[in-house]
Amino acid sequence: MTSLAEENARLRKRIAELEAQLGPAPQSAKGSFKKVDALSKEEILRFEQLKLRNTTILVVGAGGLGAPAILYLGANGVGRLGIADPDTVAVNNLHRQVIHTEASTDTSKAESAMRAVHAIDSTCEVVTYPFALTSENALEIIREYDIVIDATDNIGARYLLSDACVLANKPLVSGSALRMDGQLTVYHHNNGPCYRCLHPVPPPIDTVSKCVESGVLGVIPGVIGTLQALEAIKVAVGLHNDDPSFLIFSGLTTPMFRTMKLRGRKKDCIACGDNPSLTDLIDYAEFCGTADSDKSQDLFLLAPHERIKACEYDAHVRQQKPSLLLDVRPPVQYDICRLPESHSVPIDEFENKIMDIKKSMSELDVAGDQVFVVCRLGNDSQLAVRLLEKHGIKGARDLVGGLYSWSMNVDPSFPIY
Ligand SMILES: Nc1ncnc2c1ncn2[C@@H]1O[C@H](COP(=O)(O)OP(=O)(O)OP(=O)(O)O)[C@@H](O)[C@H]1O
Ligand SMILES: [Zn+2]
Repeated sequence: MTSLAEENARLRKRIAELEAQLGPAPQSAKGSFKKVDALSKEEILRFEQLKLRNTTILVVGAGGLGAPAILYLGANGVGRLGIADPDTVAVNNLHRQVIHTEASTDTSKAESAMRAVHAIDSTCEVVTYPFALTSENALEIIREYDIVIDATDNIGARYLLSDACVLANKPLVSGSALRMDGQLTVYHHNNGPCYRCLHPVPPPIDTVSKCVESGVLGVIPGVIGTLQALEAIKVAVGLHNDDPSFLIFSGLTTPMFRTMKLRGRKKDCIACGDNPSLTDLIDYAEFCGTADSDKSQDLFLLAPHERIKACEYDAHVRQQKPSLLLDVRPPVQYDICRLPESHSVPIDEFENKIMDIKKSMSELDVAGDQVFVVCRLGNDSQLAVRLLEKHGIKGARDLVGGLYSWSMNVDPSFPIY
């Protein structure tokens, strides 16, 4: 017979073995709860991801700014991503609209952007709008989203999206990029201003610079578009609580970023003020004095008879008729590629060079109607024809569609950029 002490010892050993098999005893839920002052990093990540997953974001424009914004938002698990763009992909878009590929040339930018997002995350819900947001459809579409990103390239769209976001009460993450510079602002958020608070009236049409004419280095919209995605994510997860500000980026200065504090919403703003008079969307092309996209924002200064098509100019030169061709692009572009026999007279210095132009005309023995002007796309060249006229050189014509049209219609080996 075992003694009581031996039996006790055997039972303790057995209990220890069984406890070891079970692992540590669960503590009561009540006892384990501890209040925390802050979430752990992992918890923050998880909760923020959850908030982002529950957020819907609309990106208007799938070009230079939209490309990185869409890629990052798609890759970061936003709940639903709307992509609006009426345009199709062109080869000369690819250097800055990095969401598109050669294979998507001539297809819808919105659809091409969706394919790129799905290549990263096939589960991301993407809704495409392969048409422009206009006064007719913008409110209805914007109401479906929590946050809107303005990645368009024209002043009419800026007012349209700002007004629509005020009316639908959505924050608007607005970006722009031109040449080596960019800007970024979050409008209509945390009692901050709307676009109209800062710009009650649009700038005169001839001061509105466009990417196509002024050019933009591909990386610049890349920087701003990426920051737009960041700002949208911060708004989505509740980390965008700073005072309203305006970020200015310049690729050429040190430091590259500067921030200006903005005043809050203007009490007398017609859109977001205390007594708004703007209660519906308006005709923005008329309001801004522009067409609603920079493709159709050609200045159309000249009548058709004051212009010449690329193929007509080609025929003129082939007949060896006397002519003087002025190329008004910046010298850096002229150095890269130019038409034979062209003379570089950059538009910025054009009026200072009138005497030189007159001298060349007399040397070559050409009359006013044998002077031709070319630029990249046919906007600055129209301006130059007007300046020639102002200085007494009548009958000059510019090449419709510029060197782009030359490449498309006359000489496919001429580089498009
Ligand atoms: N109202 C609008 N709704 C939706 N998309 C718009 C609207 N206005 C402009 N966009 C789009 O915004 C994008 C802006 O892209 P970006 O600034 O890179 O210029 P782009 O027009 O593609 O350049 P390029 O004229 O050289 O082809 C364009 O794809 C344009 O179609
Ligand atoms: Zn306002």
